[in-house]
Formats: sequence, structure tokens, C-alpha cells
Amino acid sequence: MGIIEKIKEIEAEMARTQKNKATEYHLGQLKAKIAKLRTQLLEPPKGSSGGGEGFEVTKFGHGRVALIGFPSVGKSTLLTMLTGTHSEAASYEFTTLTCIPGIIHYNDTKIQLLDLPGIIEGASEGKGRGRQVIAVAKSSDIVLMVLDASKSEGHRQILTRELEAVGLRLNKRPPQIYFKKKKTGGISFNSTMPLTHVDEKLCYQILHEYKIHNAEILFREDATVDDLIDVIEGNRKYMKCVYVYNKIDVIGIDDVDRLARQPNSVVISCNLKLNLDRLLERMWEEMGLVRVYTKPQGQQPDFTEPVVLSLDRGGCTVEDFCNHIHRSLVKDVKYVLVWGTSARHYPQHCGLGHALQDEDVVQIVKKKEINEGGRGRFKSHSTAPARISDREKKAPLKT
Ligand SMILES: Nc1nc2c(ncn2[C@@H]2O[C@H](COP(=O)(O)OP(=O)(O)OP(=O)(O)O)[C@@H](O)[C@H]2O)c(=O)[nH]1
Ligand SMILES: [K+]
Ligand SMILES: [Mg+2]
Repeated sequence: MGIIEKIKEIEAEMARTQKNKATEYHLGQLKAKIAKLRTQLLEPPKGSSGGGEGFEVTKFGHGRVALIGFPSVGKSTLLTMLTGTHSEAASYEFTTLTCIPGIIHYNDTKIQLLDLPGIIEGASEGKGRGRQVIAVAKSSDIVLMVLDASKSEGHRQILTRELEAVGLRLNKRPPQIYFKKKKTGGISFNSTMPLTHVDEKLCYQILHEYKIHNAEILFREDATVDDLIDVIEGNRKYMKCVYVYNKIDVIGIDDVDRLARQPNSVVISCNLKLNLDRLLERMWEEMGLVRVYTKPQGQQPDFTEPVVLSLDRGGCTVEDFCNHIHRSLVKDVKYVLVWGTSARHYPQHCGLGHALQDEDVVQIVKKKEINEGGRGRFKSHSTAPARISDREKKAPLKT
């Protein structure tokens, strides 16, 4: 029996089993079995080099966004509109058969947008090109789930389930469970609050299913069995997702209003070019990019080309900023001067650990410069860049 059949069989058994106190241990065990099988399904087949016939596209720019959706919802039309790169669009399904990259120029940054083939229910088990498409989604920083506003609202749930089946968790944060495998000592089970979904026995049973007999486990929230399994599997990817309802030109205003009020959703029409600005704005917010402008000593900051940092990709500290400029820079840095929302006063003298925020301006003061120039030279640093004082009026300093 293949892995997919095994999963189907367990799913059928779960559907047959009544949900009550007496069956909860059994159901938990079945969930763990399915999770293990799904992980097996994701492993490349033995003897292959790791899934060569995927849609590998070289990463480019400061972030990557994937367009995921059923066929003919308008993904390619959207790529063409937002990037200027042409991707064939047509009224028949599966027009797009591979991954087409485009570039969005937004807020002085470049963001790679990927158009992908449509996926269908069962994609996670290999239907259509589902597995390759989902692999690309996983390699992205955020997902835009494109939905046809005129079609069933169930599509959003179906797609979410497909992505969850391969370990993607959309708009969720990792469960607050500390878990560490040990060599000896048995299982130590603790929680910082009363648990209503999981008890010690169920936890042991799940760990037993994974053949884990020595571990430390601490629940810091009232987590579920599914959360526990996610933590044990350890291979989950937590991603932001914006739900994009396209084709609002063909539905009534009441429906548009209702969809627009769904969490994390933006309603658009590619045909009428409606609300595409708002979509870009939402995408930008979710990516959490941090633009830092460099200010050479005694000159105005360079506002043309920011250093772009991100918490998810390497961090946003002064040290991360320096490493972006040059690997060997950090050792020469005495301190930096910072203007912007991360600074308490202008300019603030900061060390390598200081966390920078979007649109900060940074001037690096090197150790050598201090020795050569003496203290008098610092005076010229303190002219705050004009652009920051403008912005300060709009965005008051964080304390
Ligand atoms: N009414 C309306 N039709 C649209 C809109 N955007 C796209 N379409 C149409 O929807 C159809 C499918 O568009 P595509 O861009 O090919 O959709 P896709 O999601 O890339 O489709 P696949 O590549 O086949 O998965 C085309 O006929 C488009 O002209 C829109 O905003 N409103
Ligand atoms: K199409
Ligand atoms: Mg397409």
C-alpha cells in the first residue's frame, strides 16, 4: 500500500470514530500517524537528487511572493499587471504550466513575484503539479492566495487545507511549547497553565508514536494535539498569507463588502484595475522589510538605494546592517549614529545590537576615524538629515 492510501485509510478511520473523552487518545495517535506519513511524502524519493523537476527559479530581489490559487482565478493577469512581465492569461484552466517570475518595484525595493500553475484539491498528494507549486510557495516569504470572488467561499478552506497538509501554517505563530529531545531521563512534562486539550497521558502516547522516550516538554499555552505534533515534527513553516479576492467586477457591492471584511483579505479587479495599490500596500506590510539608508559623514543620506533587512531573513540589528555592506566591516565599527523611529533622540549613538526600523538612517563611525580625527570631528555628524525631520512629524518617536 502506498503512503497516500495509508493516509486515506487513517482519515477514514478518524471519520468513523466518534469524538469523545474515551476516543481522544486513539484519535491523537491517528493524527500523529498521519503527520508522520505526510512528512514521508515530502521526502524526495530514494536515489533522486532531491526533486529535480520542480520549478526552481533563482531568488532575486529583497523578498519573494508566490501567487497560489485554483486555475483561472487571474494569477497570470495579476502578475502581468503588477510586474509588467507578460504571463499568458486565458479563459481555460491550466493556462500556466510552469513558474513565471516578475519583479515589483515598490518603496525603493525589488520584490520577486512568482506566477504559478493553478492547484486543485488533492494537490498536496501530488494531483496536477500541486507538490511542485507548494514547494515554491514554501520557498517564498509570503503567499498571496488568489481567489475568484464570484466562486465558492469554500475554496479558501480547501486551499488552506492543501497547504497545511504539507506543513505550511498560514497567519499563525509557532505553538508556545518548549520541546527538547534528551538522551536519558525519561519524559518530563510540565505546563505553565491548565491544559484543556492535552493531558500528560495523551502527550506520552504521541511521543511514543514517534518513539521518543526521553524528552523535556513544557506547554506555555493551552495548545492542541495538532500543535504538539507540529512542534515534534519541527519542519513546519509559518508564513503570512494575504487572501486576494479577484474579479470583484462581476459580483454585487454587498458581496464585495463582505469579502473585504474577511481577515487578511484584499478585494481587487484586474480587469478594472481596482484596489491594486491597496494590495501592494498590504503585501509590503506583511513582508516586514526594513529599509536602512546610509549617511556618509558630512553628507546627506543616500535615499536612492537602501540596505534592505528583514527579521525573517537574517535580522535587523546594526550588526546585520554592517554585514550587508561588507562582511569585514563589523570589526572596524566603533558605534553608529542613528536617525529615525528606532532612535530615542537624533542622532542616537548605538552599538551593534541596536534594532533598526524601517526608514532609519545610519552613519557608521569607525574605530580608525576616531583615533585619526579626534573628538572634534563628531560635530559634523550631528546634522540630522532633512527627510527624517519631515517624517518625524508624521510618525512620532517610539519610546
Ligand atoms: N471579470 C474578470 N475577469 C478576470 C479578471 N482577472 C482575470 N480575469 C480573467 O480570468 C481568466 C483567467 O485568467 P488567468 O490570468 O489566465 O488566470 P490564472 O489564475 O493564471 O489561470 P491558470 O494559469 O490557468 O491557473 C482570463 O480570461 C482573464 O481575462 C478580473 O478582474 N475580472
Ligand atoms: K487560465
Ligand atoms: Mg496562469
